[in-house]
Amino acid sequence: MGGETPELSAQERAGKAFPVSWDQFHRDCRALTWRLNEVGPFHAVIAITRGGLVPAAIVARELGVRVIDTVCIASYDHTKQGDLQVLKGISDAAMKLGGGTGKGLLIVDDLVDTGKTGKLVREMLPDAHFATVYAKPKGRPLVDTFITEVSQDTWIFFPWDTALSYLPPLRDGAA
Ligand SMILES: O=P(O)(O)OC[C@H]1O[C@H](OP(=O)(O)OP(=O)(O)O)[C@H](O)[C@@H]1O
Ligand SMILES: O=c1[nH]c(=O)c2nc[nH]c2[nH]1
Ligand SMILES: [Mg+2]
Repeated sequence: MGGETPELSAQERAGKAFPVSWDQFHRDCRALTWRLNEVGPFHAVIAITRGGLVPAAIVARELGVRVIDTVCIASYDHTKQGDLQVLKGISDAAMKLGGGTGKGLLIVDDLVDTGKTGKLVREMLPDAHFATVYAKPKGRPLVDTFITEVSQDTWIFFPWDTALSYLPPLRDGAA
């Protein structure tokens, strides 16, 4: 398609990279739990899949919560954000535990970026507590508790999306 400029992905627009190792992610999830421990107790954890599954497991383990539900939402196809699709809603059992409004429930996701995903889940559970490990400025007002803020033009690389690989030396042009 000669001459056309290809549309930049969200990752390309972001420009800066923030790679997170498993160790770092585990530490950040534990730090998040320290904060959440002051806010709870919670009847259940609601993980926003898929990115919320790993932090939800770590947070639930640390808080001693054994009821975990999912709300399954897809928006980014790799790095391009499309329309939000709710592939699975919150279960009736979890809804009941939260009295229909989410009171006493803890929603967990890996990050908020534009805040679109978080906004949708907040509408489903207006009284729930919403926690993410990382937050970008646009999504930050939606989150009750988070650990690290990164700039809007940063792309976070999670350990489950990456692998160790060779990096050429700086003087050979590595970023
Ligand atoms: O604040 P937003 O701009 O809505 O972006 C944040 C959401 O995007 C990512 O999920 P994604 O849709 O890529 O799906 P995944 O969790 O299955 O990777 C991330 O895990 C958040 O859920
Ligand atoms: O892996 C990811 N890193 C990000 O920074 C991001 N923002 C939205 N969705 C994302 N996924
Ligand atoms: Mg997600």
